[in-house]
Amino acid sequence: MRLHFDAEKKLGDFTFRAEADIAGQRIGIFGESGSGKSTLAHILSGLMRPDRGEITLDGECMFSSSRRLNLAPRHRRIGLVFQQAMLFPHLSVRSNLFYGYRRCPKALRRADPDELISLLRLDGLLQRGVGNLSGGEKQRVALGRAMLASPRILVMDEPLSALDDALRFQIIPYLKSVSERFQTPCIFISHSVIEMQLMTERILMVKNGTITAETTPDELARQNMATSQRGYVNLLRLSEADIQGGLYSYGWGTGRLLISEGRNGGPSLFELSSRDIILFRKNPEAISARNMLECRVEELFNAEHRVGVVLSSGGERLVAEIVRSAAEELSITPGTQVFAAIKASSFRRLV
Ligand SMILES: Nc1ncnc2c1ncn2[C@@H]1O[C@H](COP(=O)(O)OP(=O)(O)OP(=O)(O)O)[C@@H](O)[C@H]1O
Repeated sequence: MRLHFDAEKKLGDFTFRAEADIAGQRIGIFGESGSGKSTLAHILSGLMRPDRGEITLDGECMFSSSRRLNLAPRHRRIGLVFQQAMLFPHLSVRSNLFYGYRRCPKALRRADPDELISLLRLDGLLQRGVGNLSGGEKQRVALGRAMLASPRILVMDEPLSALDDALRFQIIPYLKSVSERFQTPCIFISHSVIEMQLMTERILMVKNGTITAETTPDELARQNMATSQRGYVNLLRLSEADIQGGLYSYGWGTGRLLISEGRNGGPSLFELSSRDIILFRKNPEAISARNMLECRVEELFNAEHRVGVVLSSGGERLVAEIVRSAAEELSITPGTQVFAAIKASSFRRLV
């Protein structure tokens, strides 16, 4: 998708005025509450008319104040998924799913309903009313309904914020696999850095009603390191654990990681804060932390008074965080070999 966006809208005391030219398959819109993210989504999808501007999606003009053009939402073919699933309460899951599909001209239909239903694991729910579905099931139906209307892009406005953590991280793979399988680019709106890391490849930063920068998920996580209690959040996808002395042992880099709350069987996603990694220049040998990883320092980066240390081992990567004086005392520079100590209990399993 290639999006050119230049729009202005006054809403009471709030003025939204933003300009961006961005390309990618999974674009994030990131900003704090009230910054204007939903305004951007509404303007893009045609639900809100800007006071002036130009919006072009893949070369097609959606809105132009100078040309007096304002394509109606149904002609823009932008699928929307919101924080609340907003399903039709009087219709079954099946009828909700097929609502947009039936209205979409046959030549434009892209998603195969059976495949989508199976991908979203909705097979067993089709005859149910939507009133008694769980929050996660509702969001899966909302996603299926949006996709079956064969949108050219999917805009997801905080689709996970009403869900608890466990559900949030279960739904993310669905969001990703559906947009990848049916080659539908998506715009993902959130104020969560971790969701940006998991869902997006390029990010527009929104602040006080304007787009202030374009960045990457990793750069956002780096900037966030100094201000967030969790520091830089490392995300590790690990699979096939062995049990060793009551701990789960996973292959990672050139060695193994021992983790308290692992899982047998399929892959798991873990988070590890940069603040839970202690660096040593020499192997301290007898310590209680269960993990002592020999790593190479690839890069250092500054985030206010903290220093991020990018570590590598056998093609894997972790970011540790130390204060500037520690980096100087330990003479940590790119190329240095270090030992990283991590407690088995510092890893948090997300899925
Ligand atoms: N119709 C309106 N009239 C007046 N002000 C409005 C209107 N709609 C939105 N606003 C204001 O515009 C600002 C941006 O709102 P918007 O919903 O785009 O923010 P957001 O970044 O999506 O926030 P959140 O993450 O909380 O959903 C807010 O200050 C909001 O109060």
